[in-house]
Amino acid sequence: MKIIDGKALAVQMQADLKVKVEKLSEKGVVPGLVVILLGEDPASQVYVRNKERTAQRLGINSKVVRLPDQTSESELLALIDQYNQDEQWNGILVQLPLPAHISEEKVLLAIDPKKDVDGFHPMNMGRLWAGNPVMVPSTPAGIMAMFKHYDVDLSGKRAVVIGRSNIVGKPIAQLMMMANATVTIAHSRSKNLSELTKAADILVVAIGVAKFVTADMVKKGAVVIDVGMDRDENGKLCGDVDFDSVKEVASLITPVPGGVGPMTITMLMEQTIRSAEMSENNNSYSSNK
Ligand SMILES: Nc1nc(=O)c2c([nH]1)NC[C@@H]1CN(c3ccc(C(=O)N[C@@H](CCC(=O)O)C(=O)O)cc3)C=[N+]21
Repeated sequence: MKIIDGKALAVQMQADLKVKVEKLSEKGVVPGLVVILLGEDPASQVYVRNKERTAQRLGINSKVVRLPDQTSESELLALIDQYNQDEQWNGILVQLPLPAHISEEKVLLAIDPKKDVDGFHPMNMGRLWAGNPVMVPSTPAGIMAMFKHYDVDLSGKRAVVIGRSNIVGKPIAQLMMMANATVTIAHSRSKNLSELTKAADILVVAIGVAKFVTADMVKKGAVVIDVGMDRDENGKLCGDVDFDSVKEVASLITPVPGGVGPMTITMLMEQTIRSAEMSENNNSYSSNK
């Protein structure tokens, strides 16, 4: 068993990104990321602070707009429109989840697809599924970067994703399919889940249930990617995978923390830089593949 060190890979990739930002800044193009956060959810506060700190370290202009939980949908939409128009900000991210009175769909549709560094706009989701991705959600992008760095060849392999969210499950399935894996998406209604997961050469888990995947569900030698950010019975941060037991079965496994999370932030920075590059090239908005 080998542990995938997402933190170390993130640090390494961020060093390259910092150089990129310096070069762009010399040309007068300073990437700018605005993060909009509604409410006081403590986990969201941590993630947003991490994003802000990383952006600043790389020389990316960054701004966090903190708004009360009760902010109306129309106020939020007006704010997004304001940043759509403002050339100083080439990346706009609205932290999810949103309060229940706000339509996530309306908000994601309102963000200019060119500035949609999360890749959650239907235009960017559609382009991903069409096989011509432009903006790719950062968690799946980070997982693909891990596969590349650790020489995980997906071609012809059986990949199983547990979780069908728009932000992780669906896009990682498509990215692995584009890398020629045979992909199965399992979810809370799947029957005989263990039967599916035991056949997986690659297992990606993104469900938000602490230590859900146990060693008996995993094939010997599988690569296991844990997207969970959960709390265990003692309130300690853990993932969707029971790391201590599954690590004895897997050939490669990501820890929580220090696995997928730092890569997510890194890929968000990369997308922000790419979106700044596109804005420099006459607003070209085209596939990166
Ligand atoms: N519009 C939007 N875009 C997102 O990308 C987005 C979002 N909304 N909502 C919430 C999820 C979650 N997410 C994380 C990012 C980094 C860590 C991260 O850095 N984790 C650290 C530990 C952090 C800690 O100590 O709690 C680690 O795994 O090592 C975790 C989770 C981004 N998300």
